[in-house]
Amino acid sequence: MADTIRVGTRGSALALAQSEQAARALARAAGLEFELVTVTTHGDTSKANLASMGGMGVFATELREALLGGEVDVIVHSLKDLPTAAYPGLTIAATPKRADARDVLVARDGLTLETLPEGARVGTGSPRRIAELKALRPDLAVEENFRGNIDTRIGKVSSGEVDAVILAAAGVDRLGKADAVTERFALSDWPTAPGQGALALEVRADQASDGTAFSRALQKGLAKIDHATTRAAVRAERDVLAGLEAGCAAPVATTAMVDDGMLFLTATVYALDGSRSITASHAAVLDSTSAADLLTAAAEVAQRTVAELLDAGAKELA
Ligand SMILES: NCc1[nH]cc(CCC(=O)O)c1CC(=O)O
Repeated sequence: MADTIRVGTRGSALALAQSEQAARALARAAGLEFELVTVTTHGDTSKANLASMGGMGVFATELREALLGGEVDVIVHSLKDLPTAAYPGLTIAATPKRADARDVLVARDGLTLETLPEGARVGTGSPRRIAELKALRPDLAVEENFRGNIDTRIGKVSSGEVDAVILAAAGVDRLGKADAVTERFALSDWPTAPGQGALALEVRADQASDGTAFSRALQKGLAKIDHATTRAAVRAERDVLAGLEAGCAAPVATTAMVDDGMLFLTATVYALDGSRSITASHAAVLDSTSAADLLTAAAEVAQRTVAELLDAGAKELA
């Protein structure tokens, strides 16, 4: 049916919840219907350690192949799981307004990072979260081999397997699990992953020019749900990641935002054991709030930030 947008998604509860939300907004903006098409990815079925599978990119590749193969018209990613390199033949056509970019603690008995007792077991497999935890609370016992979807991880607190877990606020909120949260970390104390909380809608690059009424409506819908300041903020954050990727194996946290005519970016690189970190913070006055000026400022601010981090020895931190 040419008036139905086929939206490709991973099959986890979180992916389905966020894809449905994005698909609904897109369909309304485009004046079309939508259906969700679940694509099972290797990252969903394997119990192996993520790093050993080549990182979070495993989640994206099979979705992208389904898009290139014409099985679906658009795919929805969590932007923080998407490698920074562009994928041949595809383009990110929309980044809707970002959700809460913070990390949260889900702990037994209402505990917070400050009140967790010495030696408490905290589950997280993310190198960034491990480094941040070790920096702030070196006395805690970090369970580093910790995976599973959000429900599973929260369940390990209820069952007493761990005392606490650290999760993305956006994921917990989208699944309606905000009641389990015992603390939301301030981004200034606990910055998070590049792109966290944001979604990316990807389409085939040649669809924009194929001229059919369906493609024109789809393009119009994508442009309508794109959020210019989100796009600029995640561009700045992901440019830092890309700029460091070449020469830095250490975990990276970034926070960018557009506020009152300025674009701000702060980035921190951590030693894996949390013993050291390097932070750089830069900003630009925006010439206008046009999408083009926002993206130019984002790229320029990221470039200055990367240069400062590398100058300060970020390459030697891992
Ligand atoms: N690492 C997995 C992942 N990828 C995206 C989210 C949800 C938050 C988001 O969209 O950024 C999560 C869960 C988490 O980190 O706790």
